[in-house]
Amino acid sequence: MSSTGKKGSDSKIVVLGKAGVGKSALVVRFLTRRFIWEYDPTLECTYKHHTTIDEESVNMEILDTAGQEWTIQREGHVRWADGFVLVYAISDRQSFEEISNIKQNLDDIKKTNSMCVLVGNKTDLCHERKVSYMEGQNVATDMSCAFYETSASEGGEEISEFFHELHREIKRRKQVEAKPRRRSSAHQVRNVLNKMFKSPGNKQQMSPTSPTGKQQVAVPP
Ligand SMILES: Nc1nc2c(ncn2[C@@H]2O[C@H](COP(=O)(O)OP(=O)(O)OP(=O)(O)O)[C@@H](O)[C@H]2O)c(=O)[nH]1
Repeated sequence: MSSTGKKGSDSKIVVLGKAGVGKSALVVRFLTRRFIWEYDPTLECTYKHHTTIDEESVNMEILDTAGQEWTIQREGHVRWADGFVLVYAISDRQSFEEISNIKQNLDDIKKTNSMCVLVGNKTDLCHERKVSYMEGQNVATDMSCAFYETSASEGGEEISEFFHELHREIKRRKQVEAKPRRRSSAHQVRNVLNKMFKSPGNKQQMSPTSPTGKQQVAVPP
């Protein structure tokens, strides 16, 4: 455990989006606060990052994918992940249009509404903008996820914010899933009826009988 705070939950994050939208640039900016103009486009890399979020010591694993091809290996990555950063470039309309397909693939593989943040990168190229802020916001609303615009090259605070926010969402969902599930209503009804029939005072009143004298209350299995 780190001296910076109590141990929090860990998270595994995959960064997805069309080739060239700036996935590697965003990850490297988040991890090192630096911007490097060129990365090996075929390189797929997992980074282990230790940080503090909300005064908790946290381990993040971040997988920076290369391009967007769906392979068996990619499906494995999706199953491995707790949450996803979906990236498009505001200067590349096609990269934005591909986001819904990516999200659909994730939900199909995860068999649930997968935890995501949507990120429109390259806001420094505003003179080449092909996707408005509102369009990004609307798609994020449809996907029930948070939305950010940013520039990996300029490096605003929002880059840390969306990684941290995704971590918080992952943590919230893990907490909900860890809670014991409520018993079914049939189970609850059976318990109530059992208690009533075991109580000597209630037995005569609450236990309907058939003409043959046999108890007829159907207690759910
Ligand atoms: N102007 C500008 N260029 C950016 C920004 N982010 C990334 N780039 C450039 O976009 C190109 C692609 O960046 P990458 O980070 O390699 O993109 P990627 O999505 O990881 O690409 P693949 O690995 O091929 O999937 C590089 O030339 C980057 O320098 C940004 O915020 N603004």
